[in-house]
Amino acid sequence: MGPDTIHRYARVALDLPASQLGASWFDYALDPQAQPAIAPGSWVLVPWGTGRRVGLVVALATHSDLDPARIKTLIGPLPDARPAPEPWLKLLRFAADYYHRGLGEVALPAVPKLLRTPPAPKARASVFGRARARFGAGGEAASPAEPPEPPEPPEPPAPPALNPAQREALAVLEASTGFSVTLLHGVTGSGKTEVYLHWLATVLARDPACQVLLLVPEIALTPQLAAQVAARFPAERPAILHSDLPDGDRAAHWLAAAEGRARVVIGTRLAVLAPMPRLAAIVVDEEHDPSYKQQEGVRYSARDLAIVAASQRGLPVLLGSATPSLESWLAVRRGRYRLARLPGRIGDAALPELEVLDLRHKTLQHELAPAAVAAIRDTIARGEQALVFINRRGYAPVLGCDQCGWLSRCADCSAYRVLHRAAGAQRAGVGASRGPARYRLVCHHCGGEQPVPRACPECGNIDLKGLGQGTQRLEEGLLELFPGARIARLDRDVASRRGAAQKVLDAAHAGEVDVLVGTQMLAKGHDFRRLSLVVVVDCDGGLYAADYRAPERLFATLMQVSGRAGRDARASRVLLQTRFPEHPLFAYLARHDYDGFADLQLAEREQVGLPPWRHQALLRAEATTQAAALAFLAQARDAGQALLGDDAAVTLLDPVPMAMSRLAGRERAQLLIESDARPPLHRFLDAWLPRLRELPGNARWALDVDPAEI
Ligand SMILES: Nc1ncnc2c1ncn2[C@@H]1O[C@H](COP(=O)(O)OP(=O)(O)OP(=O)(O)O)[C@@H](O)[C@H]1O
Ligand SMILES: [Zn+2]
Repeated sequence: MGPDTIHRYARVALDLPASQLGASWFDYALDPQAQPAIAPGSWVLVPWGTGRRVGLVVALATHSDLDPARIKTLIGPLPDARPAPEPWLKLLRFAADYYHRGLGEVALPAVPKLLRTPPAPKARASVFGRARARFGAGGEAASPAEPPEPPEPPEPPAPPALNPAQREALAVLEASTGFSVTLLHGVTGSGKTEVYLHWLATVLARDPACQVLLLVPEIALTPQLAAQVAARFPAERPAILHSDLPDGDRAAHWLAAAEGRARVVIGTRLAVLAPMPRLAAIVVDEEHDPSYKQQEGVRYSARDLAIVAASQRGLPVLLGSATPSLESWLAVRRGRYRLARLPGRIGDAALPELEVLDLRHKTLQHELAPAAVAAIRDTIARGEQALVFINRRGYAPVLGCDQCGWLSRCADCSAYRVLHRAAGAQRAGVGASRGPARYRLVCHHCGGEQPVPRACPECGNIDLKGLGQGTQRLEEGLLELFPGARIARLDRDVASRRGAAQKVLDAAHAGEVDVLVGTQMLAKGHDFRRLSLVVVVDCDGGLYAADYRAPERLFATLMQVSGRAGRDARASRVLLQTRFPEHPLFAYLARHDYDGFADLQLAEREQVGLPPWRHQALLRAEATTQAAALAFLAQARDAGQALLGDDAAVTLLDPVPMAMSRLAGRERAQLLIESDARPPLHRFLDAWLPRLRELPGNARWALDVDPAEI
């Protein structure tokens, strides 16, 4: 029995796709000398192929099922790394189980690249040492990569006195001990951020060592919040976590969070997977936002994992939104979440007046109805700001030939390539000559690019036309309509240059912009003070879409973008352009009636058995032909049906091509799995996945639990 107490093997999680390998860790032999230093949570170096990898020890074992001859010896601990905190490992285990992935697949992508790259054998200084010095030493504050703070911090240094609704919300939060979920449902501009800050102040004051986590849906929202936090908690240097930081900053900030040195951590969805040893409270701002769901690799929901982390650690979590997700709304109705409400805007500000502009039988200018053009003109004349919202970036969504009907389809996707004005090209101005070299066709799905053809590839017609409007073309159109007006655009193309998005936002806050044109990036969270008009160019995309969540998404987006108007007590208007003015969604929107809309949606979904009433998982498959993808899924369904027998707790639907059936040259199909409850669904998935690995054919597949897009 003696040797039994000696752990000869370490089970090491690596960043490898476990679902296809069928293994979620790899056994390595331990050198007995190294043993005391290595325990679950240790970061280690292991041999892999001809190189080395960084892994996370998840357990020690006395024996391995592998052939001893094939087991390699662990190289040793990762120099200078401190062990991962146990509560984090617990969250990783949950996520790996729940999303049916390997622990390493969950854990390692969450670690900054610099820290999970094996150091060169002769490296002098450790990256950990450098990262530690960089955060906290203050040396990095001057780094040009650090997002600059807005020139006028939106917060005065002394916190404003809370209004009665805010005080009540705070009381609900402060009354909670241990695990609780509170949904803060506050209309746009109702001062939710102020409630977060007051609450976090009390949490931070209670325990000088504790940490708090603030999640935001969008990278562009982190600088604004960081500036507010810095103004409110001058002693705290917030750690910022998102995917657009330079590697050195990312390592420094992540390590400060992971080692408990940063007490306030602000980040996008990936921040929920940062190890925070002394976490005491979590805020999820705009909790309904679809970008909390990761759409590749391990498809986790950061909002859901935030709640799991809170429940595992016995902490309170606050979900804030003007348009809560239906999942959260139902949880409130069932008494699982508490509800705090901020029903009105701060101060004297009223919610904007919403008007639906019927586009039918109207002569449009650059896709703007006459009333919209007039409203923008008046707004500029009053010295106020207008926001023109359009959810399509680029110049025009498609290039077409009106002689033969040719359209710029992507060769590799079931989508059109979008006409883009090349970066750096001068604005052409409508009617100005536009040489083809200044434009490109770009697929927004696979990234495929090509020059604009000089003539129609089908019929030789040289007069190809961009059809419809994108942000670039609308910007041009606005310049033409309002010469002399200061017009600024913000979309992902602008934001792809580091610091560029912040520059536009700063200019808008400083009053140097008359008309903002942009996408989603402008819709969320920003507190523009002089903005009194919002025009939504096209509401119709989501009205009759196939995805059952489309109306919920559209309602949230329209409410968010409307919410940018009139935040400082000016009378404000929102103009919604549509060809379906009678759609019921607009009536709820015009009354600012989230409750009514949410209740209606919930009732409809209950009737047809959709989430949040039922639970779903989606098996996606891709292959070189649609037939092969569907055939794989048909086999998968048969194997699943055989496991289920006449157990009706889980339903397998028919395999179907995905809405976007072709992506980057691969054909894609999906199989939906539904259940009234989670436990039978997950029991089924556990039994099913090993069978899937044995199926013949060379389809690639992946499971998506709680899919956000169908
Ligand atoms: N109690 C208060 N007294 C005075 N001003 C306040 C108070 N609370 C918040 N404010 C200010 O009101 C404005 C709107 O608040 P905030 O941005 O927090 O709203 P919000 O609910 O988060 O809005 P949205 O959901 O649209 O992002 C901010 O400028 C904020 O500083
Ligand atoms: Zn494509």
